[in-house]
Amino acid sequence: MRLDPFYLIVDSAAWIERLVPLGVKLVQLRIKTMDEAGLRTEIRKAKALCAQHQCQLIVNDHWRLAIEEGCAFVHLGQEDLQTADLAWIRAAGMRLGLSTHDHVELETAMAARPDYIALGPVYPTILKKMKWAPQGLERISEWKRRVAPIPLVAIGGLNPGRLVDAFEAGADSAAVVTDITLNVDPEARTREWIEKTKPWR
Ligand SMILES: Cc1ncc(COP(=O)(O)OP(=O)(O)O)c(N)n1
Ligand SMILES: Cc1nc(C(=O)O)sc1CCOP(=O)(O)O
Ligand SMILES: [Mg+2]
Repeated sequence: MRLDPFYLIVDSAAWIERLVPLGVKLVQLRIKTMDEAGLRTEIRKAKALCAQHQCQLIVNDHWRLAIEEGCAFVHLGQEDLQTADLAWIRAAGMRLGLSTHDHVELETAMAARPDYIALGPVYPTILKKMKWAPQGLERISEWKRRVAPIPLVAIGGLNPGRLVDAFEAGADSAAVVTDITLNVDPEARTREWIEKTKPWR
């Protein structure tokens, strides 16, 4: 499976409506606090928007709702994995991306036979508090050697100036939140990401 090299992560369907039409081909809906009815509405809207723009939607965390809403791809972390029903997810025909932050997590993730592995935080991130130090570029190369041919997603503190290093180290896709959502001009920054990731598309 191939992933687009630009992997946008946002926390609402409104962001998807705003940025996906610019040419984003891979987006994660990552909503951390919302009631079930609200989540369902957001997933439904995100799915419709992504279908309209031929963009691959990945739903973070909420795998039951994603299945119920007919989505095709979920992203889970190691804590999510402890309660997720992988057999059910697979039986529903869904693809699965998994987070990893250290060797033990990588072993656990590989055993689940995911469709991609994410490694983070490559650089310091301001989005959430993390117990892992920044992984650095050499860790990307090591992960690539360990996971290939499964695609590797780099995440954490990425920006256009860091992309070449991340891809040359072995990342197949670069995931981003705040460099775009907190940018003074998210649309212009999205276009910049699309342009800068072109050589790896
Ligand atoms: C592409 C990608 N990589 C890592 C994560 C983090 O997932 P997780 O560890 O479950 O943490 P939360 O995002 O759920 O807070 C991700 N969402 N996407
Ligand atoms: C959601 C998330 N997961 C990470 C991990 O390492 O698993 S880092 C991260 C935050 C990414 O946001 P930004 O691009 O703003 O740094
Ligand atoms: Mg999670």
